[in-house]
Amino acid sequence: MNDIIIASNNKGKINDFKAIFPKANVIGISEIAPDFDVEETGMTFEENAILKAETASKQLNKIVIADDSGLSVKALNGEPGIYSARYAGEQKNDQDNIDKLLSNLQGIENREAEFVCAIAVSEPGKETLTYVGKAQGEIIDEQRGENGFGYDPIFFVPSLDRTMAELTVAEKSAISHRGNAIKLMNEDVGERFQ
Ligand SMILES: O=c1[nH]c(=O)c2ncn([C@@H]3O[C@H](COP(=O)(O)OP(=O)(O)OP(=O)(O)O)[C@@H](O)[C@H]3O)c2[nH]1
Ligand SMILES: [Mg+2]
Repeated sequence: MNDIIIASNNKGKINDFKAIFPKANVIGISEIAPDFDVEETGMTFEENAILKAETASKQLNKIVIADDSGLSVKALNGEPGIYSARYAGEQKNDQDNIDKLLSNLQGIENREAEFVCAIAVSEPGKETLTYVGKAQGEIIDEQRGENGFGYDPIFFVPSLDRTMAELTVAEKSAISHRGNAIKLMNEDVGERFQ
């Protein structure tokens, strides 16, 4: 089985990638480089994905995929955006982030939101490539479902009449920002991972 190294310390993302690449051996970077940590100083999802992918690829001298992603809420001018993981503060968790978002949306009718995922592929001696995928939805006040991570329990997908957290990981990957970004990557350079 081919190995695919993902430069992410987020177990929820690694779980998504396992469903996206069911025939590959998906390896989260913490398994091979436990100290891997990159400061996300970029101003866009793409810049941060490139930072993570290039740092990991240089360190390991291997081809690596990184993912920088987040939730963009229309009525909040795109917040939390690139700050999604640390919306409620550096030491906060998914529940704190959900609580802060719902509090900021109190009394606001427009609940349109999108998840955005930038994938960067870095390979020694080659130019780094990026792909962006999106998924549209609505933020609901009630948390529904046990699957997924992050904001999934409050991200309602109208076409499926369920939240992201009510989807199986395979169902989520078929329609998610992460799944859509990887579809673009596969169309372009999928053979590099065969
Ligand atoms: O409900 C969600 N379903 C998703 O599918 C999803 N994808 C991203 N997010 C949110 O955006 C942050 C990413 O920030 P991020 O790209 O910096 O990743 P991270 O810091 O968690 O791990 P790493 O990959 O940087 O190591 C995450 O923590 C989440 O809050 C998601 N929430
Ligand atoms: Mg991060």
